[in-house]
Formats: sequence, C-alpha cells, structure tokens
Amino acid sequence: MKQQKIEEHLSLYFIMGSANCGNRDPVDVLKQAIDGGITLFQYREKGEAALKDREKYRLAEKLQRVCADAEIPFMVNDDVELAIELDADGVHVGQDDEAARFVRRRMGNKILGVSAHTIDEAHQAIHDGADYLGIGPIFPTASKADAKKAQGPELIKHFRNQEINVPIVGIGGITSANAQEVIEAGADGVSVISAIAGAENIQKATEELKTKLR
Ligand SMILES: Nc1nc(C(F)(F)F)ncc1COP(=O)(O)OP(=O)(O)O
Ligand SMILES: [Mg+2]
Repeated sequence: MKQQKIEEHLSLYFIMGSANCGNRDPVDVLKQAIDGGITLFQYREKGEAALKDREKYRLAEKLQRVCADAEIPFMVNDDVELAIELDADGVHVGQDDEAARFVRRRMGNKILGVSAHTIDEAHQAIHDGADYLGIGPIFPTASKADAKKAQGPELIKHFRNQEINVPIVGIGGITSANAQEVIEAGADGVSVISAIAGAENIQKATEELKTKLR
C-alpha cells in the first residue's frame, strides 16, 4: 500500500541541491548519504546560484539515477514540470508553490508532499491528496532564507493532538542531537539538509543520525 510505504520511507529524509554541497559534487554527497542509510531523497535547487534549465535537468537526472540504483524514492521540490519530465517518484510543494490539488491531478499516483504550518493548511493539504506533511521549522534553520519562526517539537505534538494522523516529517534545524525529540513528538521521520550535506564525513553523520532514530 503506497501510504504504508511512505511512512517507512520518511524516517531519514535527505534534502539537498547544489547550493548545499559547498565545493563537493552533489552526486558524491548523495551517494555517501545513501551509504549512510537515508530512506528518502528530495532534490531542492534553491538560491541565487541555483542551477536552471538544462544544467538543473542534467543534475536532477544524475541524482535520480543514483536513487534508482539504491531503490530510494527520488522527490523533486517545487518544480512539478521537472518532476513530470523525469518521471520522478514524487514532488514536494509548499504553501507558496503550485496548489497541491493541481499537483495531485498532474502527478497521478506519485508521492505528493505538502508543507503545512497550521492545522487549516494541514486539513487543506490532506483534502488535496497529500501523502505526507512537512511540518516545521522545528528548530532554527540556516537552509531556508525565508523560513518562518521555529516552533519546537511541540508543533508536531499539536498536529497529532488535533487528530492530524497522516504521515508527518519534521523539518528545520534537525541534527543527531535533537532528532529523537522530533520522533517522540509524533513525527514519522525527520528531514535534514545541512546536518548531512554540511558534515565533514557525510556517511558517518548520516549513520549517527540513523542510530538516533531507532
Ligand atoms: N522542501 C520542503 N520539504 C519538506 C519535507 F517534508 F519534504 F521534508 N518540508 C518542507 C519543505 C519546505 O517547502 P516550502 O515551504 O515550499 O519551501 P522550499 O520550497 O524553500 O523548500
Ligand atoms: Mg517550495
């Protein structure tokens, strides 16, 4: 059942784009994160130096192939056209992106993730066919310039107390030091960018995060 699989895949959700890799090749960063045990990947190409058009497509294709070889679902952030062109496993959209109900129509039965900051946004996303919700920022983050104020793990507890029972992944400033709190608050998994992409030893950092999630 897709719903069940998604819950499984959400446990350690790595999100990355070229801007998060410093002078390292994003393909190598992804391979090391996969070797470290990530369960889901999202290609998120953001920032003033973000790749565009052919360059973006070519990197996305390479990252998709790395995920396919490792049987890790490949998600695309924001760019529904790219996701469809690549036949990606799914797409993640936020409140300022294309409306989830249209994305669901265009993506068919692919995985659809939606960011939600309020209970109303969560209900709307579920109504629009979201398979999982990205809830955050839980802790302060340096990976998203326009992030809202960090709400702490209490935000996830609040969603669960309000009977939001779909798969939830926490996002925002999550590291191996605080990941357990996010799971204890009721999230099915954690998503990270710099805790993995910014680590000295990517595979080790990923393995360490993974052990904290057991
Ligand atoms: N990219 C994301 N992925 C997740 C996931 F659930 F996958 F962890 N949750 C939240 C976001 C944030 O999405 P959005 O609000 O559109 O901002 P941006 O497009 O800058 O990422
Ligand atoms: Mg977005």
